[in-house]
Amino acid sequence: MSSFGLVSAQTQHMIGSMLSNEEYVEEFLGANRARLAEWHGAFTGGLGRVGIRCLRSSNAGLFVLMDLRRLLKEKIVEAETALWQVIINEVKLNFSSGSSFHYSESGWFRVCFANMDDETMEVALGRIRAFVAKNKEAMKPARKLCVQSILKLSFSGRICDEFIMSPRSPIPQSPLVRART
Ligand SMILES: C[S@@+](CC[C@H](N)C(=O)[O-])C[C@H]1O[C@@H](n2cnc3c(N)ncnc32)[C@H](O)[C@@H]1O
Repeated sequence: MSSFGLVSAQTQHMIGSMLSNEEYVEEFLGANRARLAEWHGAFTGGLGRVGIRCLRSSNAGLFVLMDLRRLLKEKIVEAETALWQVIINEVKLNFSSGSSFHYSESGWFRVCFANMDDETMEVALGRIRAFVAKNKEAMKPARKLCVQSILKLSFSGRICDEFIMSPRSPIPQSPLVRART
């Protein structure tokens, strides 16, 4: 809510009242959890149908880590950044490249599925489908692809805050793109 400005006193008061109502909060959290699970299933299912897998070792959260390693020309950060630029400029989807979170392996992209409504998700999946169709050869299943074992996150305490609070993008500002067509 505070992305673009300070939250007004009236809004803070209203949210405060809502959060003081335990019955409401419990109901809200339950509904929210169920909707997140539903969106996660719909999004990862849609990706799965076009041969894109996501890291499966988490069981909660707002994001998935999408495996686009096969679309890299080389397994290096520069190739990941080049792919990220194609995705944002041509496919018009705002994913975050793994290198901006210090992932140790190139080719992983973080996608937020929590803030998409059904229509937006359909549009996003449609664009991904079209993109994959254009890159059919690269997306052919590899003989043996191990999605789970290779990714390793490592960061020191010093960069922990930066890692969590301020994902560093390869370009200074990611445009906020809302999928429409
Ligand atoms: C860091 S932003 C993601 C921005 C951008 N789309 C990205 O992928 O980098 C996280 C989004 O998740 C939404 N969000 C946070 N908690 C949520 C929750 N419990 N349920 C649904 N959406 C939530 C926020 O409103 C925000 O839009």
